[in-house]
Amino acid sequence: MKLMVKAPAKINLSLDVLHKRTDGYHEVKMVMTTIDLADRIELSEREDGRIVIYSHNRFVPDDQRNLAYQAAQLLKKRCKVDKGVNILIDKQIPVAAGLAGGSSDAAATLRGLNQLWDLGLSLDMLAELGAEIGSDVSFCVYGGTALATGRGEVIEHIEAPPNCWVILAKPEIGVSTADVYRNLKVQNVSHPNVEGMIEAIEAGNYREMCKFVGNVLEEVTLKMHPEVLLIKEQMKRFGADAVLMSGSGPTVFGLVQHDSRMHRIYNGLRGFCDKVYAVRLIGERITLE
Ligand SMILES: C[C@](O)(CO)[C@H](O)COP(=O)(O)OP(=O)(O)OC[C@H]1O[C@@H](n2ccc(N)nc2=O)[C@H](O)[C@@H]1O
Ligand SMILES: Nc1ncnc2c1ncn2[C@@H]1O[C@H](COP(=O)(O)OP(=O)(O)OP(=O)(O)O)[C@@H](O)[C@H]1O
Repeated sequence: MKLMVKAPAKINLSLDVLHKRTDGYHEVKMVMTTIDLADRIELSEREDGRIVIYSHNRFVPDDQRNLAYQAAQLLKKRCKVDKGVNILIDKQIPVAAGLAGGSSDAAATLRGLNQLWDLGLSLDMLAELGAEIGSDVSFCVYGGTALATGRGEVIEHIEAPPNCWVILAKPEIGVSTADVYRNLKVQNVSHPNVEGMIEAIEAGNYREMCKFVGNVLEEVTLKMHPEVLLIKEQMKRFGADAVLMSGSGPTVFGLVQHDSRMHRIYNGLRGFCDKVYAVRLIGERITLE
């Protein structure tokens, strides 16, 4: 049997860090939402019990380091599954970009294998397992829009944001999330208004939502990679209503509502950046098949 699963990318509309925890992780408070840029994962059963990863992208590991591999391994162990799986990853989300590509592949693999291996687990159970793989995986199991707290794995669903275009621009660098958190000086950050962002979204107020975007990790990545600031400035100049770096970066996103403005920004940034996309917010949660 074969199964196709979509693994959408996320952006962080607001990202605050409260303090460093004793386990080495940081306590976060962030608003995340899924966007219409997705990897496609094809799962097919293997009778020999092995997990085999296929991908055409040279930056995607094809062994235990792959988060989709870890997802399959975890399910196999916890649910005592003898079967194996071929995992074909059609990579559309840029790698190490701050868009949770690997985490979403892991989440999609959990959802897909739950169906392929007929395990009968709920999304909540899959999200709990996902947290063992990475902090962003729990959110990616559900998708949609949520307030994420803890180290990112405590999820409270909120309304879908008002619809708009999201223009993504990624410079030709990858960023290590661990390095960015390590270089963050928590005591010096100016905290974004996460509650303001949630209220704006719940009220369906696009202008207010644009006003409240903020990410404490931005300053850290900007210091390491000044080209991210150039992209931010370009996006603002071309007329985006809000501009922010997603997650630990380096991808910058801009929000706009009008098609004409979206085209202007998209065309203005192409050629200037490694990768540019114009996609819609998805906002709605994923349901089990
Ligand atoms: C930047 C974000 O993508 C925003 O959504 C997430 O906070 C990071 O999520 P992620 O990539 O799934 O992170 P993980 O794979 O769990 O952790 C990678 C590394 O980032 C650091 N890390 C991550 C999450 C967190 N709340 N505090 C941390 O300090 C830790 O050093 C960890 O070793
Ligand atoms: N399925 C996968 N797809 C992409 N990268 C993966 C995958 N599995 C493991 N990796 C490894 O994870 C690293 C980070 O890649 P990923 O694209 O998930 O970063 P990211 O978008 O910045 O994540 P996040 O936003 O959750 O911090 C890559 O350099 C790669 O070595």
